Amino acid sequence: MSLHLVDVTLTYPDGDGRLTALDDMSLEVPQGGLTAVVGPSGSGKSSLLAVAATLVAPDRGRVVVAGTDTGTLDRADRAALRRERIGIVFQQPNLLPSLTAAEQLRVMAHLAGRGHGERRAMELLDAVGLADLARRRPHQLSGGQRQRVNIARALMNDPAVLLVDEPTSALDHERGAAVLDLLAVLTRERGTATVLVTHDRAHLERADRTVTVRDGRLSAAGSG
Ligand SMILES: Nc1ncnc2c1ncn2[C@@H]1O[C@H](COP(=O)(O)OP(=O)(O)OP(=O)(O)O)[C@@H](O)[C@H]1O
Repeated sequence: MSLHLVDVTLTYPDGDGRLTALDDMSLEVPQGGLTAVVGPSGSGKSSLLAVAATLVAPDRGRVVVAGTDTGTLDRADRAALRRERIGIVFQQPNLLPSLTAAEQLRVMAHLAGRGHGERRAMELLDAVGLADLARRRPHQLSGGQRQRVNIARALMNDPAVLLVDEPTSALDHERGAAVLDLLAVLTRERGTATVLVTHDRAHLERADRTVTVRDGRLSAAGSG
């Protein structure tokens, strides 16, 4: 089990009190499987991703990534775990404008102290169908291509956990579907425990499992 949330509660300050964003939530995300998370606006989906990414510490409960209870780590070790074991794909690719596609990926290897990563960057760009565009900069790529670079970048350090937030919100239906197909294939091939937050019900058929968040609780689970 690469990602395991155990009895996680997360609250935010809210006036004089606290707002409960995640309410005693537990979730196991198996390796090599795509778990889709759906739910109404404000139900806690982004909070779930933020906690799983170790960007926000829960008030209570445990977040276990690749066998490590992240609550036991100090700040530096948690940052290292995030860099090396967790891949994050946000809605907007946030690529660096001056770098080529290959360089966007190689920066990740560099940050993790893994050398130049030249071969791996090319292998991943090939896996996402962009081998021929490795030397292009973001403005020379389409929205769908930029999102593919984003996904390849998230996989650069061979993460155990892949966290994906609305990856197709900036794409038309066809390009969005292609990105989802790619995520499903990469999840299986690379054995990541993938969590996909989505508003688009059409994406659910590609998921191995769908869970619904309502008021910070998981209210349903089933097969995709
Ligand atoms: N930084 C914050 N400070 C205070 N309250 C927050 C913060 N972030 C989220 N919330 C609140 O926590 C609850 C859960 O929000 P969250 O963003 O996780 O929901 P969501 O399901 O991702 O929503 P959406 O689909 O609109 O992105 C909401 O009531 C939201 O207003």
